[in-house]
Amino acid sequence: MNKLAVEVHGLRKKFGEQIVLDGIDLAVEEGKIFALLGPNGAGKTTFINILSTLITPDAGTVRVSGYDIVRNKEEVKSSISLTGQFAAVDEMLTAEENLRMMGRLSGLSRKESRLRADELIKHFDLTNAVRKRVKAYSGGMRRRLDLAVSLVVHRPILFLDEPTTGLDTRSRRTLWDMILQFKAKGVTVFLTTQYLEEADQLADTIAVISNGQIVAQGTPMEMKLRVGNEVVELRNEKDEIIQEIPTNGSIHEVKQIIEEVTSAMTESTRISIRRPSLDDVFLSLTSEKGRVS
Ligand SMILES: Nc1ncnc2c1ncn2[C@@H]1O[C@H](COP(=O)(O)OP(=O)(O)OP(=O)(O)O)[C@@H](O)[C@H]1O
Repeated sequence: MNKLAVEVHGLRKKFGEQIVLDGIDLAVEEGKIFALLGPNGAGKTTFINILSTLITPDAGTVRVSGYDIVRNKEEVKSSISLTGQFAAVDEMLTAEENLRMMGRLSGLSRKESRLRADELIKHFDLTNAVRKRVKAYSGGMRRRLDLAVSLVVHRPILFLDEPTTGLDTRSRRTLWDMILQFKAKGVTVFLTTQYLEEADQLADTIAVISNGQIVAQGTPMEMKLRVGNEVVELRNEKDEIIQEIPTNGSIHEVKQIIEEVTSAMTESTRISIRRPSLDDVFLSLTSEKGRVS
């Protein structure tokens, strides 16, 4: 196993009487993409705010890049980049000015800041807006700039809180590509999302959080297998399911199933093989009675 970028034991956090994180344990290996998946209000932002030292936990230990988030705050902060749901940019400046300023504040030279700003403006499709003040931006442009600002400096760990919420499909794909490029450079990415497809496309490991607890954890494939194997579906001419037969999905087994059922079927019977989707997993894990937050 690689070194751990994030290590969490027994993490708890309450706001007043409300228990938001209720004993979380998890580990993220260096260089991997980890997705924390959960419905609204499940505690994802609270979790990421604790990992990035913005909030102090009530109990448990959390190490980021090997540093304790309570005792070694400064070391943690210099190991991470954070994109929150509402990142801070100066509304009176243009995208270019914001990006260059962030570069200078983070210790890049004037030239490096300019080059980095140009690169991010291109990547995030902000070229047309480059000389407009941020206060005149649309929601989507603003969101892309927020992300670009948090990516000015390369750090070993990147925290992204719902990075693609509010983005159109094209910007979302651009961001996914960038996240994969970060991974290729050895960066660890810890993201939260409500989008199953996003977790499925990007993550090496997914953890589902519900009611303040991690209710399942594994690779996207392991998560799908939790809800069972593939299913052979037989439908009649009205597209109604007439039979569902579980299978391991191998050609051999599917052929055997077809041979067994063929004689009982009519000319109009249709066959399809369905994989369990992450939607099936998510719903089965978060809709258990009393667990939905
Ligand atoms: N500072 C705070 N004071 C009181 N309650 C809070 C505070 N921050 C979060 N909460 C509550 O904690 C719960 C979890 O919130 P959190 O923002 O962590 O969830 P989330 O999974 O990120 O949801 P979303 O996807 O809606 O952002 C919510 O019920 C929220 O109202």
